[in-house]
Amino acid sequence: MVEPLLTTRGLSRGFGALKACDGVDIDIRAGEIHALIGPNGAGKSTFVKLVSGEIAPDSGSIHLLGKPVGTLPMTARAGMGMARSFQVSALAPSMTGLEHVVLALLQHRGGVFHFFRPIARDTGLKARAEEILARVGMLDRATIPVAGLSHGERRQLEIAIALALEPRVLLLDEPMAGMGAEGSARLAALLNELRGDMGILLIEHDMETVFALADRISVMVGGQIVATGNAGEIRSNATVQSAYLGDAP
Ligand SMILES: Nc1ncnc2c1ncn2[C@@H]1O[C@H](COP(=O)(O)OP(=O)(O)OP(=O)(O)O)[C@@H](O)[C@H]1O
Repeated sequence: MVEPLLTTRGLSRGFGALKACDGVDIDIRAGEIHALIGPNGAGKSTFVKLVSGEIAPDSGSIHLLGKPVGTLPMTARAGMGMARSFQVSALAPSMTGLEHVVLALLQHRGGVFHFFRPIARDTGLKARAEEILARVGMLDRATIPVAGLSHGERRQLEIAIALALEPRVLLLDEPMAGMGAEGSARLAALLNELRGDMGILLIEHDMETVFALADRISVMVGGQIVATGNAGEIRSNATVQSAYLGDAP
């Protein structure tokens, strides 16, 4: 069997007496969208924070492309092939989308700034940044400062920045939150296309989107994974039905 891109085993983290993440085993395989669903407070965001390195686990392991990530910081994990859209949500209002993506490319390539040559005139970098912006449907908005972009466009830009890191594993914590129907549909189409190049962990509350997009779904309740399977298996799982799903599609 092909080794998963990302593996967690027994991943745990408490806050005081609360076990927010309690022995979580999840695999993200190449080419899959793996959705993580569960009620509010189930521990989904805590799991993403543990995997991305924003917070440290109390116990358990994380392997990325077969290598233990241990206590490596977020930047080192990014260098190993992990990107998280949420980690870059601090967009600079006065900078354009193009500038953000160029900077992310420079960061990824370990580039240095040439003070005597504006980076936007580096044609190779600019062309690559435009290619990425086109992929997320933002090329025609590339030169508008972030302050002038809609919420949905900012989320698209965050994904473009994540893609500049050429991730093998992409972690998306509620990427569709606050987006209108059109923006959500566009983003769903993008994720559908991206899965061919990477493994995607998707936290999403909209069950219609999850069941339409995900190859596999893990259900988290009270910090624990209570079921993992494809859409049909999750829909018909009795534990999931009673613990969370109710009569969702
Ligand atoms: N820094 C923290 N300090 C204390 N408790 C925390 C902290 N972060 C999360 N928690 C608690 O851990 C539990 C899991 O929270 P988490 O945000 O991971 O859930 P979630 O599944 O992402 O929820 P939601 O769907 O509402 O975003 C919650 O009870 C939350 O209050």
